[in-house]
Amino acid sequence: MSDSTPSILVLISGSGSNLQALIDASQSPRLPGKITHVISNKKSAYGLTRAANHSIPTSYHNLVPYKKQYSDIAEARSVYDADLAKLILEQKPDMVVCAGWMHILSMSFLTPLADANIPIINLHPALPGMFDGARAIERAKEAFERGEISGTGVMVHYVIGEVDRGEPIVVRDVEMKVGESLDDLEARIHAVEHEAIVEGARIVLEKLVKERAGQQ
Ligand SMILES: Nc1nc2c(c(=O)[nH]1)N[C@@H](CN(C=O)c1ccc(C(=O)N[C@@H](CCC(=O)O)C(=O)O)cc1)CN2
Ligand SMILES: NCC(=O)N[C@@H]1O[C@H](COP(=O)([O-])[O-])[C@@H](O)[C@H]1O
Repeated sequence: MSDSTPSILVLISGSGSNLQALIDASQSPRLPGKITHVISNKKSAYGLTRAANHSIPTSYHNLVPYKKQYSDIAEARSVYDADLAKLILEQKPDMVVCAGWMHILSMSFLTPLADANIPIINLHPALPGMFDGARAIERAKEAFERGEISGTGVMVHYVIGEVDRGEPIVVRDVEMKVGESLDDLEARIHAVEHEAIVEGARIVLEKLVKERAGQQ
């Protein structure tokens, strides 16, 4: 950790509204950390523009070249993940936040970061144990319309090998409304996400600071 402010590396794949929430919070007492690097696996991710607008260094790490080099997709992903870990370890962040990062990370990534004691957290637009994976909001709406659930939520959790099954750090319930459009539900969920991701990052940073103070 830097002498003064903990460093946060953010992984994105899209618009970056959650990244923006982290950037804004980092410029206030709400988040005692600095966003020091943003990595996207999609070149067109608007989150890269958001980072550049705040002079935050960015990298683009794409899977396609690996798929061309390795015929076996599992091997391509493993090498991709290992190279992503090397890229991040060069930056030596204090933590990594997956903010709309739409790539499942293998142990080729998770193990090197765990060995370096760098926690990884993820924002997921569902409650623990519900709708793991992609398209969680749509799937929750469909389940609500089938009468299978009465509400949904948002969580921030530690990232482990099993997708979206890491220990929850922040859990927020979101009411579901009969007849509400997907766009309106997504808008309400995004608003909750933007608060939850900042709270989750803050909790982890404060834990890190306490642990490292105790080691001194
Ligand atoms: N090992 C882990 N990796 C990731 C986790 C995790 O908990 N453990 N969280 C995800 C984020 N996420 C949900 O919160 C998620 C994102 C994407 C997918 C997925 O199916 N990805 C596909 C590609 C989809 C696409 O390109 O649109 C894939 O990786 O093949 C599932 C869950 C981040 N990673
Ligand atoms: N499984 C992960 C997942 O679905 N993440 C979702 O991606 C979006 C990213 O938006 P953003 O790029 O504007 O932050 C968010 O809605 C987030 O819940």
